Amino acid sequence: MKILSCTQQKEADTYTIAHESISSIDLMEKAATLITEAICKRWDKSHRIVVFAGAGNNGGDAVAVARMLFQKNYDVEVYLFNIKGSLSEECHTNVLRLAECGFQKYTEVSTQFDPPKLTEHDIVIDGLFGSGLNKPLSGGFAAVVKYINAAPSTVVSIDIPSGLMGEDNSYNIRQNIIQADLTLSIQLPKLSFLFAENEEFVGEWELLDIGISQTFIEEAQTPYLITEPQDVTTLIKPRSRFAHKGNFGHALLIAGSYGMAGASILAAKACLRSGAGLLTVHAPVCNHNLIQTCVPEALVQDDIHEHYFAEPVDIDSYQAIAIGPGLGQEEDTALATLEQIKNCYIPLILDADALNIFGTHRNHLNKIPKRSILTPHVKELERIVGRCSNSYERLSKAKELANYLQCYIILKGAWSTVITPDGNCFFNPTGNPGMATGGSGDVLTGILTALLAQGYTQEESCKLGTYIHGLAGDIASQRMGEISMTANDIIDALPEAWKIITKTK
Ligand SMILES: NC(=O)C1=CN([C@@H]2O[C@H](COP(=O)(O)OP(=O)(O)OC[C@H]3O[C@@H](n4cnc5c(N)ncnc54)[C@H](O)[C@@H]3O)[C@@H](O)[C@H]2O)[C@@H](O)CC1
Ligand SMILES: Nc1ncnc2c1ncn2[C@@H]1O[C@H](COP(=O)(O)OP(=O)(O)O)[C@@H](O)[C@H]1O
Ligand SMILES: [K+]
Repeated sequence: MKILSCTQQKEADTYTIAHESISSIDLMEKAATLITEAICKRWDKSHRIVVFAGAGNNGGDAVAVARMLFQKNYDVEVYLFNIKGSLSEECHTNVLRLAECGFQKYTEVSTQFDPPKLTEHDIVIDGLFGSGLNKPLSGGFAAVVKYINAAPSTVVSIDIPSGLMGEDNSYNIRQNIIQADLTLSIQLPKLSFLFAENEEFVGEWELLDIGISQTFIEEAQTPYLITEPQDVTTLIKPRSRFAHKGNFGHALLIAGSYGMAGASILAAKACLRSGAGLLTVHAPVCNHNLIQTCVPEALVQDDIHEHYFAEPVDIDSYQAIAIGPGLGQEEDTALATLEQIKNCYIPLILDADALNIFGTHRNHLNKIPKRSILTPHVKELERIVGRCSNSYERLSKAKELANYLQCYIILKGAWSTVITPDGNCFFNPTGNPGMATGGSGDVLTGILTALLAQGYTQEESCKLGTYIHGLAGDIASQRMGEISMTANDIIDALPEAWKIITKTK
């Protein structure tokens, strides 16, 4: 699913009106009908509905919703802020339509606003500003936002919480943005909905399909996409009846150190549960017996060192290599890792401590082979690119890094983002906060290694790997609950996740 900028959304409205024989006012009527339905589904007539509308089309939506709820016998009040004494054409039409149906509780605010007392039982509809917002809110509007945010009512924002920008909020004023409980977004999500620091504004969000032109959406250029099930199910390669393990690659995992055998075991198990033909784990001597016992399917190759990775290995027999989970931060390990990746000619994944090395050895970044996959969480990324003050800045810096290195970056977290060397960003919709537990990332690395070994391209592996990882996480959370689930539970759910994804193909 594409994520369009607010400018593109405006163009999409215009295109739809021009090409789909629907007028602007009817498009608004469609939006209002769906918003009204979503509200009625959640709240009955015992709730007073207090509508705050702006002078643009977001306000037009809100006034139309007020009419529809009034006609369904809801108790509705409308405050329309018409500071400049001019309304958009559609907003004006809806004000007239509201009056025509005998609606009385309408207040148009031009200078003085006497705010009504809002209660816990009230539903506030926020239709002050939508995609037309062009600067942070200030003055009277900021005061209205603060008053709504301070009220105990439930807040429903139309299209986007008023005051929030669709993409970059670096220069916004957080106190002047509506904190919605529910955002009913028109047609497509906004990029800013996917950023952690905006959760307090957006709340839960739902998309309403008002019939914006599919032709426009298909042709629109955007670097931001949300991965959908069919994007990954279509990637799955069927297994030939005559397949043998040689067809599915030999993966090499360099992982673990004294006290961190678990990382290598989790990654190894996930790799084997994701279809690799053969797996060798290269580990320090101290972990040998443990890995052999916990993952009997894997071959174990000992490092020269008792406690940590110290000597690079020959990669001739492998189709993919992952390095990093639980490696530790010994200087010898850093040197061995740099030596290992230099001139690495097979698909490579760098995770965890293999990434931390570049926080302290930044001048070696250019040793990372092109087309490698880097899987940093927020902190690991910031160790390389420097501290970021918000998610938009972090995403931008990650895009710059992916471009500079010509690598794939999976920026992990909720909505893990696959960033390609040419700057496309695929947001992964699966997964849940139960996955915020030690070892979850090692599981992802194992899955990605298996996919690369089986011959999936880097982009395919990243998209499919993050999706299946999150899906297994979702199954694990159903089975065990978000609080109790562990990384091992994600691995235990992988077979079910793979079955689901191959069945829906
Ligand atoms: N036919 C259409 O075009 C449709 C539009 N829709 C709605 O229309 C919205 C977009 O409407 P508009 O483009 O009219 O934009 P908005 O309603 O978001 O507001 C734009 C108005 O606010 C002013 N403004 C912007 N930032 C401001 C600030 N910081 N302080 C004070 N004033 C500010 C602008 O000058 C402009 O007059 C969407 O979010 C959606 O809710 C939907 O009804 C779908 C159909
Ligand atoms: N709230 C969340 N929603 C979805 N996925 C999450 C969430 N929190 C964590 N995850 C996923 O769990 C994994 C955690 O990885 P990481 O932080 O590297 O863990 P570790 O280093 O302990 O293995 C990532 O793939 C991340 O996307
Ligand atoms: K709004």
